[in-house]
Amino acid sequence: MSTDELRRAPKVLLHDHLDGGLRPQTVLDLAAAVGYDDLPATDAESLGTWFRESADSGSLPRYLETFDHTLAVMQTREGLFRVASECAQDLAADGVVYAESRYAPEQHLTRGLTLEGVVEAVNAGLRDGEARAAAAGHPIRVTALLTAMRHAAKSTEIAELAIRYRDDGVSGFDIAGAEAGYPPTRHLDAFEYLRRENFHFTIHAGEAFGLPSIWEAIQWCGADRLGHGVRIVDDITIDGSPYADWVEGHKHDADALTALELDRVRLGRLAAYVRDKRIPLEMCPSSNLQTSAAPSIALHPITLLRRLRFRVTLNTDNRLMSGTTMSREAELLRDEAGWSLDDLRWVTINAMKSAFIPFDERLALIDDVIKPGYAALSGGAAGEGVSGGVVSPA
Ligand SMILES: O=c1[nH]cnc2c1ncn2[C@@H]1O[C@H](CO)[C@@H](O)[C@H]1O
Ligand SMILES: [Zn+2]
Repeated sequence: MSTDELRRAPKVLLHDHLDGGLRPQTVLDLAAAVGYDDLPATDAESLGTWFRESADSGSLPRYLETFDHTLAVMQTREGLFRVASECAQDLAADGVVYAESRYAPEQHLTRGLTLEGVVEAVNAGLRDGEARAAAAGHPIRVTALLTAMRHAAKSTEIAELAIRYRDDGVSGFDIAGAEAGYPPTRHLDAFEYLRRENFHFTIHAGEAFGLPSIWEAIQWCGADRLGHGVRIVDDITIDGSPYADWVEGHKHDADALTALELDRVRLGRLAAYVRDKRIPLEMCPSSNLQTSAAPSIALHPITLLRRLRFRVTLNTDNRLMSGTTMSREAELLRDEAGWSLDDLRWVTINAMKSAFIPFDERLALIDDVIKPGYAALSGGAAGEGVSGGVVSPA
């Protein structure tokens, strides 16, 4: 698959932080407009580099410190509107046809906005971005997920806010922030409330902390999807050894994962449950390298989990901090892990099936946009396994 095909291929993005996806120039413009003068650089190129390099810290808490600067310029209606509009436009230009954009309303209150004011500014910006993208020939639909910060105590309030806007642009709920020391069960009241309301939520789990976090997110909290979930490989063995040990021994073998015979792989009870129940994993390869949740693109668990047919999806997490796009993530997997257009099509359909909008709307996007889009790219034969990739044609 050529880089141009990757860009044109319809893509679906379930895990993208609104406050992690600003254009560097927009950070500069908005900082000037509100008089924020603590930015670490004065031109767009150096600022973009600063975000990428600072986020390369190897630890999630330090990675998260970079958000102080984006949050500082997202405290007004104008700032939120512009960031949301540009988010929709940038994703559409990259070939994304459906996206869920998440942010934590509680982090946007320092200049007098109310929680409702924040949600309405973002919604208006997303609608503006969708209209502009459609006019530019790249239709996209974007819904919002409201995030509560796991170290804070506002999750019930944010869950109620999400319910208030469930028919107005908000499709789900999430918790994010530092994982170690803040188990998802701290927010059980919020999750129980959302379940009583028949609403949808995902939980960042299994990124900086392992299996207990994933287990709690699913079995105690009832998460519909897992944000990252990469550490599910801690419950997978190869020839009887933990996945991590096997990876350690294959660090220099770029083809190790694609060549691995799957009958050497065993799933533990939790990994089997996640696969059996088709629990979607929102995987973000570049972000995971930056926080040390995965060793390399070649050995990122996404390729093994895709081969084992977990409900894997491909995502960007924070485009600014990782200097990435959906096409870029796909390109990395093509170059370093042997992915094909057929693999990209498969994760795209997985993501669309796992989205938080109603079933009939998901189906319409799959049948009317995604399948025809891939068929056009591969001369009508997409889906027949023609292009090989990490799962051999069946
Ligand atoms: O990969 C991640 N793991 C955990 N939390 C994250 C990640 N990326 C961003 N945020 C957190 O989510 C907030 C709302 O969007 C961001 O402000 C950031 O603190
Ligand atoms: Zn995230």
